[in-house]
Amino acid sequence: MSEQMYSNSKLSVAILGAGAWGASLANLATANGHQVRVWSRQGSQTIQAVLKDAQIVLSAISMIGVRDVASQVQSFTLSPETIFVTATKGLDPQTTCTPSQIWQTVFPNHAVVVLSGPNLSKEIQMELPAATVVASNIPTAAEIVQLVFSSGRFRVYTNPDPLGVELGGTLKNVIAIAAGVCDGLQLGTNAKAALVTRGLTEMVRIGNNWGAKTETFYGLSGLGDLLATCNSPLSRNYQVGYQLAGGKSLTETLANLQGTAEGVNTCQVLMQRAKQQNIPVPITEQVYRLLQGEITPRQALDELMLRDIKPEYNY
Ligand SMILES: NC(=O)C1=CN([C@@H]2O[C@H](COP(=O)(O)OP(=O)(O)OC[C@H]3O[C@@H](n4cnc5c(N)ncnc54)[C@H](O)[C@@H]3O)[C@@H](O)[C@H]2O)C=CC1
Ligand SMILES: O=C(CO)COP(=O)(O)O
Repeated sequence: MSEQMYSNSKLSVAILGAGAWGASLANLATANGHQVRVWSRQGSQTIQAVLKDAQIVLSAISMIGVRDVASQVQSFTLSPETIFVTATKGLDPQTTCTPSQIWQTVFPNHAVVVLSGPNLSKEIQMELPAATVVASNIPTAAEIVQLVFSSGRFRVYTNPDPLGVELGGTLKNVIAIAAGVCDGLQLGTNAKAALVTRGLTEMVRIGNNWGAKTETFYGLSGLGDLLATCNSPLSRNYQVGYQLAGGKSLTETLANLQGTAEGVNTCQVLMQRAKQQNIPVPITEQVYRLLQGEITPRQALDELMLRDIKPEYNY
């Protein structure tokens, strides 16, 4: 399959998940003239009907449903050329696998592309300009997906490091919870800058241990997404931290939240992996203890500020 073959053609795109993100991506592909069908568990169309003749299958399912939906898809016949795209930002609690690793395991002979970037869905629904990244080990697959979504209001870059792109979007959710706490406690701009910068260092450290490339974390899917989510009340993860800082319990906060805050689950999985691999994750650890109800937001702050003093980098 070549990019040229696809450049002018209108593709058949199946979108799995009709939440905030699935609906936004469906609108972008529809606006580019592609034939888009959307499946959700609450919808009227069957998954089989939505998958029929699909050239692209994009999953925007919350992490909790990815494994189950991937195995549902496996029971239908797809063309070997069908490209899978994953837009989920989370980690599997059982295996610590990323969503693309799950899709690739279930469909070992298909191209899998990760789509991730600073993409607050409410802004995209308002047709504000945004950029994102599509990453794959198979460059032509990423280029085809780039063509499907690119427009004057959605600029899509390709990238050859799917793991780094996926981890950027996933790990920043934990830091966004901490950023919400920081703003909720009114700790000021200096504190926020320190948190976000040290958060990025933590993301790079975890990513390197996982096998991702450092540079990827300084791009749109890493730093870009970190900045978007740590600075916007539109981010559900940020909102979780902000409300915890205001004294609400996690249960109360999640009950009133619109949509999924993946950082809550990601933080648990990340702590498990960090312990197994012996990776220092001070910010993630304080977010974890806060989410567990073991400490207050103020205690989390003190714990971070009073850690042993050390060099900024171990060159
Ligand atoms: N909303 C946003 O701004 C963005 C969200 N994302 C990511 O996209 C993913 C989805 O996010 P949203 O659309 O915002 O969440 P949402 O809560 O609005 O929608 C989640 C979708 O997943 C489906 N789902 C959940 N559990 C399921 C299960 N067990 N089986 C089948 N389907 C299931 C829901 O029915 C719904 O269609 C998350 O991983 C999120 O981090 C990524 C970029 C932007
Ligand atoms: O990933 C996102 C923006 O890029 C969405 O962030 P939230 O899931 O925190 O709303």
